[in-house]
Amino acid sequence: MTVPALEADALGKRFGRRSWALRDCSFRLPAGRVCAVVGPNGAGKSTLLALAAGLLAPTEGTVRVLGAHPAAARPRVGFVDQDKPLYQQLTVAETLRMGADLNPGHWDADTARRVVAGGDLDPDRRIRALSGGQRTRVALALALGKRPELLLLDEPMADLDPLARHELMGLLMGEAAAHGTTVVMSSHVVAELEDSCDHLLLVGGGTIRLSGEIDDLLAAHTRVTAPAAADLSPHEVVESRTTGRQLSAVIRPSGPLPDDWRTAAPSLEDLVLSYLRNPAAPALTPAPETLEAAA
Ligand SMILES: Nc1ncnc2c1ncn2[C@@H]1O[C@H](COP(=O)(O)OP(=O)(O)OP(=O)(O)O)[C@@H](O)[C@H]1O
Repeated sequence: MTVPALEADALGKRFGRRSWALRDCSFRLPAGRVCAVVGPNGAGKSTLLALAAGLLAPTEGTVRVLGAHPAAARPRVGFVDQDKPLYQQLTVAETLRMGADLNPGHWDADTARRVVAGGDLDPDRRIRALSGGQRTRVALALALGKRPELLLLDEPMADLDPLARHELMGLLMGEAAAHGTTVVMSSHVVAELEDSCDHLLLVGGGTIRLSGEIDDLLAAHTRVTAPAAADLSPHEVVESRTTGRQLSAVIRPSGPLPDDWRTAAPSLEDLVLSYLRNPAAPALTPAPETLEAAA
């Protein structure tokens, strides 16, 4: 069994005395995956990424990164924070030179230059004079230039225009595939993640509500249309709505479904939205014994 890129065990983070941002999070992300982290505002996504990056310490439980403590793994990890902190007084070229100085022996100048060049950025422009989207480009160039084994990206595409999102997502996925990089990326634009991600963590109410390979999660759920009086009780119900004489639901079937029910496979966006609309829907995460067996 190869070492997972990221593993959390009963991980929790509390800010102040009572406010738990995350609690009892357990999951395992195999190396080489591209993982989407989704969830509503305030769900705990940024907290989870900051714990993995070693910028926050857990209040309880553990998080291991590339088999090591997050602080020890930091040289092998690239992190793009939601705020994209950069040195405002440096120019774009000076920032990339700093990247090269900080990562001797494993700085990929060509990739960093390509990320920046895609935005037609003047290398002599100071960071403080860049737009939000241009700063994102420089932050991504620094993170990718480091050639990390694990790339943690907190809403990396949020302030990019649609063309730039498309271009940078393509470049990111190409780099990840070429080097076997594990990518963990939070986003609110689920439709955009469908083609690029193969693993999902859905965070809600400070805990993990869905975790696993996207294909497995989709296969475990069915959208059904049935007569309004249909009995859903044998199944796990994520959401159900009745309009007139018809019922539409997303369920996790626990056995064969009646012949008069129409069924369809949900899309990733459909699945995520159904969980977001229904915070009380039962979670689907690997059982602790499954995680232990895989260790
Ligand atoms: N430094 C902090 N001090 C106190 N509370 C915090 C701090 N950082 C985060 N929180 C709280 O922890 C919870 C989770 O916040 P977090 O930023 O991780 O959510 P998020 O899922 O990334 O949200 P968004 O989608 O809005 O970016 C929120 O209730 C937030 O108010």
